[in-house]
Amino acid sequence: MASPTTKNHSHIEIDDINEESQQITEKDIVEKDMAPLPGSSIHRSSSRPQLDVSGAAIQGNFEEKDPAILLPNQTDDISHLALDIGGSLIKLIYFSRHADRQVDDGRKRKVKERLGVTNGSRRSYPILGGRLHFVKFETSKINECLDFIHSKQLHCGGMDPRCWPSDAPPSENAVIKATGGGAYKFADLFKERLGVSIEKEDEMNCLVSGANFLLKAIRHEAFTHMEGHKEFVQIDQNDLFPYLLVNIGSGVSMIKVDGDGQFQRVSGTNVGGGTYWGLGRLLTKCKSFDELLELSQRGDNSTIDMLVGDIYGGMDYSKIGLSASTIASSFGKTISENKDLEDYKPEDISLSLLRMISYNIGQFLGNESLLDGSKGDAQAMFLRHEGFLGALGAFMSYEKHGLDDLMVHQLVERFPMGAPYIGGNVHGPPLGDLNEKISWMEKFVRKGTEITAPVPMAPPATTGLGGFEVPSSKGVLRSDASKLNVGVLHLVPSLEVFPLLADPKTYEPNTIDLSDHGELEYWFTVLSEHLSDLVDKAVASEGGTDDAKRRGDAFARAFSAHLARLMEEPAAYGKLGLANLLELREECLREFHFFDAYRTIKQRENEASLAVLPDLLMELDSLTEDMRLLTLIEGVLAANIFDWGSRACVDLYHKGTIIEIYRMSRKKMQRPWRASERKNNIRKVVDDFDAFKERMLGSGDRKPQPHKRALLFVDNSGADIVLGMLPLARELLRRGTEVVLVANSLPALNDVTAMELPDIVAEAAKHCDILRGAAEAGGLLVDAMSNIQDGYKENTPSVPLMVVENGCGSPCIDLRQVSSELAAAAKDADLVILEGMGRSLHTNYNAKFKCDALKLAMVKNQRLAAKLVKGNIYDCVCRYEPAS
Ligand SMILES: CC(C)(COP(=O)(O)O)[C@@H](O)C(=O)NCCC(=O)O
Ligand SMILES: [Mn+2]
Repeated sequence: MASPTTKNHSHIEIDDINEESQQITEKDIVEKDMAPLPGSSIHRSSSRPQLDVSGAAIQGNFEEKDPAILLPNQTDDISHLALDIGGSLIKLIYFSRHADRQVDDGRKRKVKERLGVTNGSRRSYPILGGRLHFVKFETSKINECLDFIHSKQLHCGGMDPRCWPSDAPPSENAVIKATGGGAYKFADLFKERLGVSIEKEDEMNCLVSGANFLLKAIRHEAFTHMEGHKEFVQIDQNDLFPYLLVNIGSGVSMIKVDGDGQFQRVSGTNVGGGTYWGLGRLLTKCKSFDELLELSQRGDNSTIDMLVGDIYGGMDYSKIGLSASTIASSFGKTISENKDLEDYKPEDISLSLLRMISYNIGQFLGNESLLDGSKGDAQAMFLRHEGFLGALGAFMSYEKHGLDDLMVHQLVERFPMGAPYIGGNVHGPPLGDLNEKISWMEKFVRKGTEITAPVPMAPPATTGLGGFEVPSSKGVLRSDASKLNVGVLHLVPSLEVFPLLADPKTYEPNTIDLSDHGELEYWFTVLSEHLSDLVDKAVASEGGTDDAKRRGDAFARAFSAHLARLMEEPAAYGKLGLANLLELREECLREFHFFDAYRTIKQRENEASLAVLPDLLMELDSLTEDMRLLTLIEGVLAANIFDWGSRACVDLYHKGTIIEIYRMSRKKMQRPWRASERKNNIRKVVDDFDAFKERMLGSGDRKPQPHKRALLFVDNSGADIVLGMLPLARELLRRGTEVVLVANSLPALNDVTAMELPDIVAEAAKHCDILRGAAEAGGLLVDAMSNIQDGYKENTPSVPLMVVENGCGSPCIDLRQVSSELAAAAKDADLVILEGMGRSLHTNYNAKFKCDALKLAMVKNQRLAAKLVKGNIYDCVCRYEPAS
């Protein structure tokens, strides 16, 4: 593949004309789930949307969940809707203000004070935290589009979801930005139906600014086709220009883009999507573009096209590199046959026509880019959001939308239910709440792999649910499986790149390459097999009620649907890694309101482990320094066995109590760390303990400086944190190293969260002076501190133990997108310890850091053990790499 940084790459943008008509159902109801910001005082007017956050302040009690944000200088509303109204499709982009479920607890405040986390440089945060939604309608169904806008009150221009739906009609001056011919054609209709004026934006301007935004802000926006599959291209944002933007609409335009707002149309051809549709309609009597395209998939063009083999008696013309199957002349075969139009199959005609036109465009582009001076190294790339460039550009044309400032690491694309069905012809008004969403799914989505054939639904009038039509394409959900899904773009201005990554540009979080089909199939099977257990846990965590069962069922359907979709088209949601799959599962649980499926299990295991902690600490304290360090590391590895995401481990839990399993696991530990039943010796030992020990304890008379600050990326609850990581933290603290426990922001499997840690630490501190002193110094024992006399506080040890959240809710971690508090904590850190399979094996196994790094995990999966360490399940990894 040519270097992604090659100049003059061509981005091919396929406009509405040659797209399938796509689904419109807006199923992302999440903004309704989010607690609105109470009490912010925003004067609503409807002139040009602007957002003035100067003087923004938290109003009221800081302790309160979701405190109100006061914008004293905000006089205008931020608009959140833009349209591209083409001849065949309407693309709509809207922004939903999204109040994060922020909990500004004591821990957070202390951490912010201590680490100096401010929002100062992020002028838009948290105001602009929100979501961009991408929706499509057929232009012929413009009324559905208007209903959609109306039902979501998108035309009212308010940024405050509390006011949606609003009874207040938009004021006379309300405007919506729109591009495309329909912006002219339907201006009166918008005024009449919604009371808003359309402000027309230049189409080409919009295309270019939309493309520039996508290429700069979305990591894997562009992809190429390589031997039948899609390969995502990482574009260097500093080396983006110039590029050629090819817009295939009714006709084709080629635009040379030299920068933001700098472009010129360099060429074009009148043979484009309109030609295919027009000729196709005349020749096949097809009624829609979709139908024509669908026909082509069943066609055989050799009945119509004259092939090289037809001329050369079935032979290749190898001398000039033409194979027998090369088209010598499109439609050429029809001259010599004495047949009429009716004698040819419409599907064959459609395919011949499609090939004729697409090859022609390809050839034209090839010639043009050659002429343009790229000397043949131009690379054709496609964009995931291909159809939305115009609408995005229109959105960008609002002043102060804040998108210009966003960087790749501040955007997260998510695929709520409905995402697997982009491409289907499901129409209707937005789903109001979770209940409606589940009802919709019960009608449309069958369990498991059958999901590609949805069950037609009764007419809306009889369901009371409103406007869902039967998918039109004869029971097939998508006529083109290789089409890509467009998710909801979450704008999270608080995310940052982990500052200790040695080289963020080359960093790849995932260890296993899922583009290997065997791997993909294996992990899909693992996740599918795990599903019923997970649903049981999730339903139980919500009290096992009928409502919980129904949500559990819907979750299972939704997640199976995602898996089936990704199996069919692994690139459907962008570049796919195991971390994405595991995160998708957690997101899917949250979507169906399972916020912590393993809550009870976590509590039970924490209690059991805390009960034996004093004995463990005593045992550790009786050991020599050398032995203690070894025992501590072994303790971490052994306790990592408590993993409710691993099939093998869960089976184990039936065989004994938590403490029995922990003891058994510790007893089996022997260096080099491996499973005791292993016979042959070909395994790759990943045991860098000696190097780590030397760095910690030195050798001979050399006593090394202790690390200044260690970041401990902790993993599971129970024994893992209590009997593994906390004792290790205690050792570091004892040696004078500040310790920051880095835990998940949101629950994932049985992982411990940053919210849960202070209580666990407080319990552990009851048995240990070192932990107590450090926790007090780190502000973790807020209640305990308030009881302590001031004089005593001054004498407490200064080495603190802190807790920060990592910014994610997954068993893995992508270090390109972490919380601002973690990024702040990292600034003074010189040791990173990553623990657990998700964080140190599935992801980050090959990550290089600017500081010392220790990766500790038990391999709780046979295939991974074989692949990574040529070993067996329950082998352990201790990988130590000094600062690079
Ligand atoms: C989900 C996990 C990464 C969690 O492991 P952890 O990070 O807690 O050590 C791991 O349990 C896993 O990869 N499970 C799937 C494989 C299996 O069931 O064998
Ligand atoms: Mn875990």
